[in-house]
Amino acid sequence: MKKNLIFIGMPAVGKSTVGVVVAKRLGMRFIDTDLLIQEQENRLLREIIAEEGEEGFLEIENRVNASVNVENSVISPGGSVIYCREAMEHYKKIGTVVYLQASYQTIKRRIRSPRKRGVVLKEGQTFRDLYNERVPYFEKYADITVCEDGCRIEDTIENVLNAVENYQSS
Ligand SMILES: Nc1ncnc2c1ncn2[C@@H]1O[C@H](COP(=O)(O)OP(=O)(O)O)[C@@H](O)[C@H]1O
Ligand SMILES: O=C(O)C1=C[C@@H](OP(=O)(O)O)[C@@H](O)[C@H](O)C1
Ligand SMILES: [Mg+2]
Repeated sequence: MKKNLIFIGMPAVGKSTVGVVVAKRLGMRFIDTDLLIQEQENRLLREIIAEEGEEGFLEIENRVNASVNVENSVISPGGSVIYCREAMEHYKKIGTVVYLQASYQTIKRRIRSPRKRGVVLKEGQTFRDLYNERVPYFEKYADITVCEDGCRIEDTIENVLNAVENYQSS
């Protein structure tokens, strides 16, 4: 039985799009926990954030991610999951955490308007502040880091597959 793989990283780094292809290549299941949150709450993510605020959203995100009980699965949570302590401790127990890393410039180019995309930003916080705040969390939780600057999505997928194979055989 293969251990789960859990993707972490900034929004738009590719956790969902890379995750599903990696799952297919490795014969694993794929779970995007943003979709689980929407199903369980019967609301869209942006509605939850608007109605519950940043703290309320993180509580829901923590609860849903901490109760994912699966094997042989690739799991792609939302970018803010790294603030959810219980969820991250759970993920460290049930799988290998892969940090998809990209520079601020790469991410900013992909996300023109972070607020419209539903990124969890505090009052007055810039996207640059958010990037700097999150990097230490990503680094703390990562078992594997894959850098995607200058890569096409196909390269990122190959780099992830190679990094996972090396990690698991070491
Ligand atoms: N090298 C790359 N690696 C991953 N995604 C890329 C890359 N280049 C462009 N993209 C695009 O970036 C977007 C990532 O979106 P998504 O998978 O929803 O990210 P996340 O789930 O991390 O928020 C997709 O539209 C994808 O096609
Ligand atoms: O990083 C964030 O603050 C968020 C990222 C989103 O997921 P993706 O990372 O898959 O875009 C989603 O969970 C929510 O809108 C908040
Ligand atoms: Mg996603």
